[in-house]
Amino acid sequence: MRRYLALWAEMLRISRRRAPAATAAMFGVCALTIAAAAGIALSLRAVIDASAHGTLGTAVAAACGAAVCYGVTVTFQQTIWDLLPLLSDKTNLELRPQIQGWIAGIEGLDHLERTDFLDRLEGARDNSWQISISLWHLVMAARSGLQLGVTLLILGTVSPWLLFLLPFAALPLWFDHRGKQAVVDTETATAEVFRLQRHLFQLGTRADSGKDIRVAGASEEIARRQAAAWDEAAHLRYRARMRAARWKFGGWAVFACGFVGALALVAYQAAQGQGTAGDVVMAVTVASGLRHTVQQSVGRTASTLATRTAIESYFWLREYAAAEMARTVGTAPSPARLDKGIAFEHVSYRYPGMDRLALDDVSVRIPAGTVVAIVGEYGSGKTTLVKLLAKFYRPDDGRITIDGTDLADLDTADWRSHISAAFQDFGRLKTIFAEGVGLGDLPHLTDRERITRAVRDADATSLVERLPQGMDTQLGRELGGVELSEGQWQRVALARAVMRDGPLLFVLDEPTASLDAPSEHAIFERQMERARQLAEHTGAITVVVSHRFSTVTGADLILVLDRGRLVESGTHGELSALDGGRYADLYQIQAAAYTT
Ligand SMILES: Nc1ncnc2c1ncn2[C@@H]1O[C@H](COP(=O)(O)OP(=O)(O)OP(=O)(O)O)[C@@H](O)[C@H]1O
Repeated sequence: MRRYLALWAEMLRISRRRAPAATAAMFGVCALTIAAAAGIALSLRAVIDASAHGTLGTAVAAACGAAVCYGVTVTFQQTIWDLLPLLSDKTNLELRPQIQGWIAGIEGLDHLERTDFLDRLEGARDNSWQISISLWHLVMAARSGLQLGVTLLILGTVSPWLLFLLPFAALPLWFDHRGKQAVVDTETATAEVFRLQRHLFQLGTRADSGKDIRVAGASEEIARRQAAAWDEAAHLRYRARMRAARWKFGGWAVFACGFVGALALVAYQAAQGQGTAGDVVMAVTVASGLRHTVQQSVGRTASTLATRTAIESYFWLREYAAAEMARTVGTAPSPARLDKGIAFEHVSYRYPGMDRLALDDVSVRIPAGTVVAIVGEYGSGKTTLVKLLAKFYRPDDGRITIDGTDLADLDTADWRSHISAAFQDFGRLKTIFAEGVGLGDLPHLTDRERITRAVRDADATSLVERLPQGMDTQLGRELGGVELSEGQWQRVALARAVMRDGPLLFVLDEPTASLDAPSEHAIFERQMERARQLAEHTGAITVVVSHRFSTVTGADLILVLDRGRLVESGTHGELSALDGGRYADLYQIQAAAYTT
């Protein structure tokens, strides 16, 4: 509970800092509407009693008071709902960057890839608005609670028996709940049929799937099935809603009985001289709103509790990020150039929750200035090896050294600033083209000369020439820009990857998977040239991951992975000569496929 209170207090501080007037207005309006609701009832009683006693002045003054209170209630009730999203947006302005900072600040990738973490991560990331609005749900719950207290107090002054109206006001909520639950249960039970009809609807109405359906002449059959599924789901849902309406009606009937009883009691008291006509009017006014007030109190409390999952995810992420950052021990600077190279010493790694090792006891020395190719079948561990080099994961066993220093001891941000990398699952940055490339080297974000060179190195010059505003073209159709093909996006990612000058490690993890064979060949030629220049300049190591063996024959060292184990290593000539070797076999298979 203390964590929750601390979080709400922090959100209140943010709100007061970012929107002091609106925050004060929110609390002021809440207090004012509670007082105004009580004011209406008390003023009405005064009007009736003063009229009965013939004190006209008091009656007029009380009537004016009632009118003012009513005006305040009507006006400011709406203000509360206008302020609510505004204030929660203001809090979110700090909360969202905080969450984003934690997610981005964690060195590894576990939090983004482990399924048991993902739910909580998404809970915090995608529902930050729920966290920021929870404070205001709490304030609303407190306001409704206070309002309920004032209502009961007023009723109690007329007669303590009137307090028995509370259960009559609360019971219908349970009736309501039963009805709503019936609707939710039916929606859950029919969710599959409902999804099916939606899927069939999209299948029959969208351009991408519509073409082959039309050619097959199956449109009518799809429409018939969609209508049947829709009928089935809609019929059951209609029946559930009717049931809910009956429960609701039953609830109102219970409240009506209590209300009639309460009125009869107050009227009886007045007739006996134990109360005034004003008491009767006041009791009617307050009691008629009681059910709504109880509903508000319960509803707001439920809304506050409903944000619990998002808040728990937020706490989890905060603690996880803090623990991960505390675990980050590497502080050593990266070398300015590589002399000895990179060594894997009995490196093993298993993804959390997986049975088998993704890398199994890998040992290899990669001399400085070499181009090393990693080959192997799907899932053999190629990308994992590269990810370990980028410090996305830490080896479970063994170690990786960079010029003799354990990679774990290197400052991660500093080491990454010495890497250039193009990954197979590249980012599509929907921004101005030049920026999408320049972001590969932040200090040179606007350096057009450098960007032009990177574009040329990624063989993307003709792509830029075809863009309506060249380098200044906005990318991404949903942002009013130009949409690129998969291969074109990959060229942008590659250009981004070659922005950095003088990296120590240059990673090309299937950087041409979306390109045609001639483009791939041209890009590899260019990148190999770049790799040689980097090798001379900083002793950089270039790591190429590829499925197409023909692209890696020129590498200085080829590593062959099989189910996480390093099974062969050597040059193309050495490995091809190995009779019955894995590389030789796979190379032969691929070569045969291209020549037949
Ligand atoms: N995030 C992850 N969580 C769990 N297991 C993973 C994850 N990423 C990869 N793996 C598993 O680890 C093994 C090695 O995967 P990796 O991506 O390194 O192979 P790869 O050789 O690069 O494959 P591909 O050629 O398909 O890119 C595979 O069995 C894969 O299923």
